Amino acid sequence: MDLDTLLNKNQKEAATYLDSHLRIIAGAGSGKTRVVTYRIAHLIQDIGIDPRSILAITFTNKAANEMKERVNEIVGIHGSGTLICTIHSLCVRLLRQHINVLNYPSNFTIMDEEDQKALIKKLYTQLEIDAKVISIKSMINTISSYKTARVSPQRAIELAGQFSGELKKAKVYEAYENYKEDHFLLDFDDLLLKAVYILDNYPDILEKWQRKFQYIHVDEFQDVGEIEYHLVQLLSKYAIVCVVGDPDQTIYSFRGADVHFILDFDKDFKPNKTIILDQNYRSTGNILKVSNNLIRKNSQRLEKNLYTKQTGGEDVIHHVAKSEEEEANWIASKIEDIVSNQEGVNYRDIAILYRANYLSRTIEQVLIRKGIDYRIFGGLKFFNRKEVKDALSYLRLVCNQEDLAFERIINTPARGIGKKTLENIQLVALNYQISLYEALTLHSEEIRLSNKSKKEVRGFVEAIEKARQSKLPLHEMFEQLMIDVGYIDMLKNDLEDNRIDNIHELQRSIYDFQVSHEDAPTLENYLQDISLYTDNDSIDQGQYVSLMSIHMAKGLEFDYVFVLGLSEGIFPSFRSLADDGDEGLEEERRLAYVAFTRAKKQLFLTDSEGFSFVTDSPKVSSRFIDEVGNEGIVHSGSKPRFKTSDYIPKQTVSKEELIGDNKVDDWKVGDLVNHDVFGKGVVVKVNKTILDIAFELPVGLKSLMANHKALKKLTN
Ligand SMILES: Nc1ncnc2c1ncn2[C@@H]1O[C@H](COP(=O)(O)OP(=O)(O)OP(=O)(O)O)[C@@H](O)[C@H]1O
Ligand SMILES: [Mg+2]
Repeated sequence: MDLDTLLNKNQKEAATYLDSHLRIIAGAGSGKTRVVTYRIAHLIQDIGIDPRSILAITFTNKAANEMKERVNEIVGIHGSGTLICTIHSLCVRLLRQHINVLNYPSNFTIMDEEDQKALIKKLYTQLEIDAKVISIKSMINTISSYKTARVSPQRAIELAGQFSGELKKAKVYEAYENYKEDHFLLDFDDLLLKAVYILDNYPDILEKWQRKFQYIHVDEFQDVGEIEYHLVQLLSKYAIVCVVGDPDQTIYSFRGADVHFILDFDKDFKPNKTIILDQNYRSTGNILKVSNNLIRKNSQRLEKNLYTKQTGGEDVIHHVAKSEEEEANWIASKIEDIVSNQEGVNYRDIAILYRANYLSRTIEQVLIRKGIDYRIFGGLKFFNRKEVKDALSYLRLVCNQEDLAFERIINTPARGIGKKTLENIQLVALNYQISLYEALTLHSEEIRLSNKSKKEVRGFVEAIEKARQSKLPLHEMFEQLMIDVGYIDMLKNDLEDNRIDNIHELQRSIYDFQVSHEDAPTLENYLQDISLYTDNDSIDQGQYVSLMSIHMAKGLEFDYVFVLGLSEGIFPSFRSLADDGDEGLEEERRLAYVAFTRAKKQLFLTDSEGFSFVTDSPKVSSRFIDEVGNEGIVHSGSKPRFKTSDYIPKQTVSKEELIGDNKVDDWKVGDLVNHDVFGKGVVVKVNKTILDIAFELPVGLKSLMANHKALKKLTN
């Protein structure tokens, strides 16, 4: 292996420097991951280190597999003992060997989030807690924060004192931990915590694991949290540690990642050396110029500038379309152009990235229409998402008496209609040769239901009938229906999952349909139109465009990258803008930097005019577009519009029906409010057009647009 031809001078130094701990700080695409890969190969091939004593920790399984393959390519079979994995898989490995010291069997079961939800539901029934009062999702988060802060259930109960809400949560936490222990279950947090606990408390085991590793590497070190950091410290007694990262790419602060661990690495790991890489090998000069200009706007950062020898290259293109539909159309035709005009390029070299998952809907529809195969990484295709399927089933039921739709939603949200009752309804339907819905409405006396269930079913039928007779525009009928059948209430329990965003996005799709089918915007036509997308199971030809959220794209690279939805309030997200201080905004800017620097040959940034259902205001281009300046970028389509600093969302737009009559300057701290989704609350802060409102638990504190129609003031 001739490192001189494979790496530049600094990279080679980083790959071969073995005299002390090492920190590599470098910008995107400068070869950090490549250096770690060659460093491992060098250790095995040139130095003769036992591969089994080399550990490399990556952020995702995908990254681990890629690194493993690469090492094996270089050093062949000799590399096979190297441990290249995520931190969670490392902990699983440790626990399978040693968890017996905690009286767990080595074949313990790992719980995923669905298992956690199911367990908490079960405990709620036992402890008589209503999921509407403390949402399941917020309970999971509470438990996780207790655990990462190492607060035991007993301590949590003490801390809760007389606060009944807190006490209930602490009790669920206690029951949750007990249940897991009794059934030998571990959640994701336990994997890290129990592994660290064992190492902290069993010196023999610690010594054994410390002796295991001579060389430890951690990629994406800017995103480690406290426990991960401690684990690396514990394991490194006899090892040389090499960490690599880019502080400008910290994008997991919201989950406890802390950039100070890489910045202060030199204090804990002594002696040490820092190597800075500043040559970017991934991207063209223009992509880099735009990315550097953007990240420079962050105030809290180490100044470092990347350069590339690939000067120029294609301009970065920023395109403003007339509507989201046109934005997606523009992207799809660009993709077709690229694939047909550029020799050797195919769909796999192209990625479409977005800030939030709901944003994939429009582009997915266009890709399906054009017959361009795509895959979504780290998520489901829009029309396969549970809440979208549920909502469409409700609409199908409103449209006609479809049995499949009925079966899907009759007990979602729960109305006490279990398998037995459903069979009962099916029998009645069969008997009279009618649909399930008719059986329930026309022959309810033949169906055994509890009194509570009867009431729920009555509400359900009324909501469906109301929707059938509704004279409202379709998207409003839909909105009302989702509220009336209790679906929105049910999602309230999962606020952090952003599932409500997908419902809003579906509403948007109905709205768009009406605009483009003014002649016959009927529900029937909409459902027919949409069936093209819902039945889409394309045959896998191995050639597909990759779609994913920016968080998923960390560490990856593609020849052509599209970043869509660059509108103020979407990206940066309006939640981050409502934050005090600039921390939220700076993290969004780092996220944009991660997105832009995934591109090798050309970068396309898009946004559109029109009205945003998310911010409830006319859309303007993201400030990030403004911030990148004019070098290396050209604008196409409509002229970009930027928000001035005292911009107030205008209410006089064509879609007035979406905006309430609240005046934005009419609010003061202490105002009582009612919100259609969050319920009652009190204004605790007024920040121009944004209100911080404390809602009753479990909703808690939210930042909202003052003029949103869902918000009503209760006092003057
Ligand atoms: N010296 C080099 N010669 C040729 N190609 C290189 C060299 N250094 C890096 N590259 C290539 O540049 C691209 C970016 O490298 P790599 O993914 O290792 O960067 P990174 O710093 O880990 O980026 P990120 O911050 O996005 O994780 C890869 O395709 C890599 O193979
Ligand atoms: Mg990398």
